[in-house]
Amino acid sequence: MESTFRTENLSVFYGKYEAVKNISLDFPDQSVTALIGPSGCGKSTFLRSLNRMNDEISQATIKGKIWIEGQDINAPDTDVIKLRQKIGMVWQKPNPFYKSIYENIAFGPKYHGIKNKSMLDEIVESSLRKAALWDEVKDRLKQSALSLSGGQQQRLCIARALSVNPGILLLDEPASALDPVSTSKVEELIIELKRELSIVIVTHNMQQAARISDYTAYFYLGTLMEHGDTELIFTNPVNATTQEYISGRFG
Ligand SMILES: Nc1ncnc2c1ncn2[C@@H]1O[C@H](COP(=O)(O)OP(=O)(O)OP(=O)(O)O)[C@@H](O)[C@H]1O
Repeated sequence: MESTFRTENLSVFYGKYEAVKNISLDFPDQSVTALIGPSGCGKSTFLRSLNRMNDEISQATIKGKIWIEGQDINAPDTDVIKLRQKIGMVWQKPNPFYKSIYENIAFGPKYHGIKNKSMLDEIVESSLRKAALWDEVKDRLKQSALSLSGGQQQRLCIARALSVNPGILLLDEPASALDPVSTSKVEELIIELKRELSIVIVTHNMQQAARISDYTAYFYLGTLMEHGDTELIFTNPVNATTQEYISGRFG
């Protein structure tokens, strides 16, 4: 069965330069797909195109299709704000708003029209619980989000993405700026969240990809060299360059 979220012959260009070349990939529900590959091979470009973040880059154009629930996300009538509600994104560096912990989470739901205070309270609590942060912050919701540690800020950003109930979460190296304890919290969180979501994560950390992902896609020079079950890719890759990359012999 085809996944509800997939790319079909997707290419992404910066001007004439083709950074992502003709990639067809599907992202099954309730699973984690890791995008791996050497620096500059197009992982982030590909990831950003999945919720149209490349729209912000004037020279970026795409060819091919990205489908979600039978809709072409680049169709002219797509509401990009609603699209990003369905497909949340968390970046490498935590980027909380200069607002309180509570307001960071309530911002999205308010933007989408929820005004009722008790409803907002509920969303704030459930999002922070899902992001495994509630117990650490429940007594300081009015404090600035910037008073949190880096690892807490990253889980706050994940909670913020979850507050609008996305079905898909895109993570661009979400733990690369974190210490090992915070990294393992974020990894546990990803494994927990996939019960409800489809997650796509860019990571340079091979152990992390092996630990948390169900599927792995190996990118090289803008092309998809190999894609399949993480266990198979890590134990018996078909491609010699995949083998070299995951064993640390290049990249
Ligand atoms: N805004 C941009 N304008 C022009 N070229 C870009 C832009 N962003 C990325 N590129 C180029 O596109 C190619 C792919 O970059 P991208 O950041 O997607 O790779 P990556 O695999 O995510 O790399 P890394 O692992 O280092 O983050 C690179 O050659 C890069 O220089």
